[in-house]
Amino acid sequence: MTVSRALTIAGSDSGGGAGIQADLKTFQELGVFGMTAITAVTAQNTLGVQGVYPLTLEALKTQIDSVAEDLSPHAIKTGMLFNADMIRLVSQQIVHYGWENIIVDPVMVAKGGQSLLQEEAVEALITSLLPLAKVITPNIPEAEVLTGMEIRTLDHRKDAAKRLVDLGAKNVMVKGGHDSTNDVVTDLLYDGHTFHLFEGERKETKHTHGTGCTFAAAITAEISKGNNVLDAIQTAKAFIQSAIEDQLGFGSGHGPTNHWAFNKRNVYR
Ligand SMILES: Nc1ncnc2c1ncn2[C@@H]1O[C@H](COP(=O)(O)OP(=O)(O)O)[C@@H](O)[C@H]1O
Ligand SMILES: Cc1ncc(COP(=O)(O)O)c(N)n1
Repeated sequence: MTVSRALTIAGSDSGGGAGIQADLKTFQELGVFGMTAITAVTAQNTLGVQGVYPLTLEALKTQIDSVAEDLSPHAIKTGMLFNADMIRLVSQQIVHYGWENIIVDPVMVAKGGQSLLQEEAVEALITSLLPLAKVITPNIPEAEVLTGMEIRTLDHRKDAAKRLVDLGAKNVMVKGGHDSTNDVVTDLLYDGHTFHLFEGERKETKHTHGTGCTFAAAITAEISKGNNVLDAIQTAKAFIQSAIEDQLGFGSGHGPTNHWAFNKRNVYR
């Protein structure tokens, strides 16, 4: 039996709810062997980001090479990439190793509002990394930055998704967590031909630290197993819904989600 393996290229979150930590927990819960290449170490808790310490380009490149040359990941997720040089390096490595199952979570700001990507890096994200993405998973503010358009309605999101496909992404998932006008949260996928909606009940909670990371990591895990994009998102949506609903209640700010809730439900249902 082949064990599915996934690599996450992202930042470390000392608080354990987002970034590398969320990705590894999600991979593990979905039965996938997780590997990492760390871009930056952040000092973070539920109240905010107290420090960002980027690694050198050499440190990032060597981690990716070490994984690539011996462990052959079946899918790769990118999260916090911090600056343009790191984005270009990661893009070159993806091309060099011929990797195709690339899930890009275009992380820009933390839930508390602190920047996790330098402003001038957005151009590199659009030109170097986006065309390599099998799936890109912007939230509404990120889709606005990537397209330069204002997004107020579902139709706006559809236009944004089309523009991102025109820029080279194969599948665009514009998440709906930031649209609080409805008690249903709707995530929108555009595969270049058809729009697909994924709905879940909106939970009134401030404990949403790491939801984007966790959702994209679950998509990555499922794609690493050979599942198609639609099936992978279906499972990821159920995973994040459980993780948000089964609150842990840690910290006095934006707390983490519960990464084991999905399996707990499946076991005890
Ligand atoms: N309050 C909520 N209730 C239920 N699902 C949510 C809630 N907030 C976010 N989600 C889901 O979590 C995932 C991440 O969404 P979003 O908040 O848009 O992204 P990000 O964490 O990148 O800002 C999406 O699947 C979204 O539908
Ligand atoms: C290291 C790191 N990466 C990503 C996020 C974004 O988190 P979210 O998933 O809540 O947008 C974060 N807060 N920290």
